[in-house]
Amino acid sequence: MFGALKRSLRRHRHVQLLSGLRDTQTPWRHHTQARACAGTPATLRLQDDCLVLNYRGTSIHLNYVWLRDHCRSAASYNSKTNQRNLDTGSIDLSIRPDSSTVEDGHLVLTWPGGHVSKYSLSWLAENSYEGKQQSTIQPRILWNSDIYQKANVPSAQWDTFMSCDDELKKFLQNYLLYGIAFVDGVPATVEATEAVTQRVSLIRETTYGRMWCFTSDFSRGDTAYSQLALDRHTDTSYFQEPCGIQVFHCLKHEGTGGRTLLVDGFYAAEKLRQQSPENFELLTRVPIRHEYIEKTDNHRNHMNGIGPVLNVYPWNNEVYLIRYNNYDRSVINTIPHDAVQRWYVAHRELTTELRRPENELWVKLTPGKVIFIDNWRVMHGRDSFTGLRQLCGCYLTRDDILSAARCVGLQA
Ligand SMILES: C[N+](C)(C)CCCC[C@H](N)C(=O)O
Ligand SMILES: O=C(O)CCC(=O)C(=O)O
Ligand SMILES: [Fe+2]
Repeated sequence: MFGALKRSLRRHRHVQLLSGLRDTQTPWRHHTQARACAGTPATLRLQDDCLVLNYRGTSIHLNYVWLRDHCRSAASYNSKTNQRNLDTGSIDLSIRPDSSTVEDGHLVLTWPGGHVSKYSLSWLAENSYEGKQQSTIQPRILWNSDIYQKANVPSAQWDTFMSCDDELKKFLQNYLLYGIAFVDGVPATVEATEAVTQRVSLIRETTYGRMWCFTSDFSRGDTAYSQLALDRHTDTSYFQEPCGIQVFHCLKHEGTGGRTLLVDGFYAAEKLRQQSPENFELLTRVPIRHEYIEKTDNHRNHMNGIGPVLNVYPWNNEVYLIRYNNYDRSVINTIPHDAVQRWYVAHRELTTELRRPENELWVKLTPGKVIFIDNWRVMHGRDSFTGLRQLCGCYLTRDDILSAARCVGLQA
């Protein structure tokens, strides 16, 4: 498992930076001052446009306005609430410190007017662009069916999960690494399913309700409420912010079929990035619309979400969200015809990766087994089925599960 984690981290370290962000540093200008302080490992150099701190083998370039803006003195920053007091709008954009030194592992700057700012060197190293630019925001293990099965990821157990923080932490770690996680032994009721979800995050109420229960009765204008097979997809792609997590619990199935299909979208996206960087890039730039239109006696909805299929962080190109739902994808009228052709080619290549049988993980959900799916990453689908099949579940907010993970010391 850790070999795979290392490989996945290495992959991200090689991720290309966007070219526009790259060349903001000019080589040494005239007027540089060397200020090495005896006994400290750090040296400073004041350039016209920034202060250069050489610390532990790295040249850290710090913009002067940024330095003033990130002053951690009590007047500038409230360390109880972790909020900025300083009005950034009041900083002179051509501000320069009157003096600068390194003392006791701190950079000390005195600004015109006399205000003193002190930054620990390790804080600067950790929070600077050079320190952060290529690091992975969220470490993960990309998987196909074989990788996931060989990893033998354990399910959490209902009793321990509800009472023991360590079990919760292990569950969250697995969820973050793989984008799916299971709790077993849950009573087959909506109430227990609700309780298990509230252990990790807040329920996101949508047009489908808070906790929902569904079966093949066409009570809503959507194929999910039928017995038909559903190809791999992400849900609520028609929201401006698609739901972060999908929870399913099969309370009853008296019939055949109805297995659940899971595919790691990030794995497929990385394959695409390796094979055709230009197609990958296109899918990160072309905005696509998804739509949910429902007009029944009881429900009227018209949702619209616009965004690219692959969403990447602009500073390190890490994929963080996939919108992929061919059922709910709406008319493409956001791009000219020649780009449309190229988009279809790129979309086909991603589809080919998503459809490789070796990337498909099939599981039969049974009463007691609750699955959490990262709806920004892992696609789900199902076999067609016969008989009475009843699922319950809910959507959860992404910010809150990530927050829960950070609060127990995980990187998320
Ligand atoms: C899960 N639940 C049955 C409540 C809703 C299903 C929503 C289905 C929709 N086509 C989508 O992909 O978003
Ligand atoms: O019936 C299922 O297993 C899943 C259906 C589905 O895709 C959904 O409800 O979002
Ligand atoms: Fe779905």
